[in-house]
Amino acid sequence: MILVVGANGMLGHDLMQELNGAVQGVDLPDIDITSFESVLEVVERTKPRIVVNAAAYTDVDGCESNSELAMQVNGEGVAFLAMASRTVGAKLVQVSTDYVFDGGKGSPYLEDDAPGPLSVYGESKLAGEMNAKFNPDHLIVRTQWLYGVHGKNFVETMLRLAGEKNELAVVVDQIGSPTWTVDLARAIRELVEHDCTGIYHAANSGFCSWNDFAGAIFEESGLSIRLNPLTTEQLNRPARRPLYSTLDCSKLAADAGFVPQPWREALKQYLKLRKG
Ligand SMILES: NC(=O)C1=CN([C@@H]2O[C@H](COP(=O)(O)OP(=O)(O)OC[C@H]3O[C@@H](n4cnc5c(N)ncnc54)[C@H](OP(=O)(O)O)[C@@H]3O)[C@@H](O)[C@H]2O)C=CC1
Ligand SMILES: Cc1cn([C@H]2C[C@H](O)[C@@H](COP(=O)(O)OP(=O)(O)O[C@H]3O[C@@H](C)C(=O)[C@@H](O)[C@H]3O)O2)c(=O)[nH]c1=O
Repeated sequence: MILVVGANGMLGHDLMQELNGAVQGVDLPDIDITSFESVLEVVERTKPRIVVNAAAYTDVDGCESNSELAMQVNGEGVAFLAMASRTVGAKLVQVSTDYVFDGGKGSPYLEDDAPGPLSVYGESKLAGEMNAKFNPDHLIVRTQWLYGVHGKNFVETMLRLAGEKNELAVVVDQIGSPTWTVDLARAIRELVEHDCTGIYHAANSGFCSWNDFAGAIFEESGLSIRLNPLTTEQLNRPARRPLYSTLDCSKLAADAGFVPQPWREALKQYLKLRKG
């Protein structure tokens, strides 16, 4: 049995659909990963073969003012999951982020590039990666710019704002790969089925700026809205974000035979699906 922790979240929902075989989901309040007692109780009772952790504190700006909670959920919580999964002989799959990098490399990041988080969120997720290693049988999957039908995300924000405003300003100087949670869930399924361990990058292929992504969302939805350029400096959000954080996913292709589709194709499928 595969236990998905954080099953009510955006990725968690799609993992429940996409993973093969027996899958069980758990989330707050039935598990609180900041409590070792809670984690151990659930893991010992359910005795999974694999634990996939999709639970996290994902409010990037919120993490800046709640750094203790960020470290508890994204850092310490993973240590508890690693220890508990190890106790029952299960593998731990931990989901991580491009925000562990500083964005200064200028070409796609490889799995063994040096991390250098710029934000509390990034630091806490890096702590989570390190803590996952308390279980020697671990798989860390770094991804980025997620959107999916079961959570708050940039696509939904843009569609909502398009209904409220005539023009929008979106950053042009942050580059990455928008990734559909369904494609990520499929990548995780393949990695698990190929018994991969260690760190892997998984994101839809190609890259763009958030501004390009917003433009594509409006174009594919047939919406006309004036889209203005903005720099990260002008935006002035509480958390610093990497300027270039595209992930090189060739290890995923080589070891699990999975090549995620281009981001724009994924976006089209998502928009079609959400319309019902
Ligand atoms: N969203 C993105 O763009 C990206 C996300 N990631 C990573 O992917 C993973 C999934 O992200 P996403 O689906 O967006 O996350 P969501 O925020 O949609 O879901 C996270 C889930 O974890 C639950 N949770 C929070 N705290 C705890 C806790 N203490 N114990 C148990 N469950 C808890 C949340 O419950 P509740 O809602 O009740 O708080 C929620 O159901 C995370 O590891 C994230 O860091 C990586 C790159 C990009
Ligand atoms: C709503 C809005 C956002 N932006 C900018 C802010 C930010 O730089 C970028 C995206 O905004 P968001 O708040 O959706 O993005 P953000 O929360 O930074 O997204 C990140 O989430 C975490 C969980 C991750 O792990 C990352 O991979 C990444 O997906 O767009 C604008 O420029 N204009 C706008 O109107």
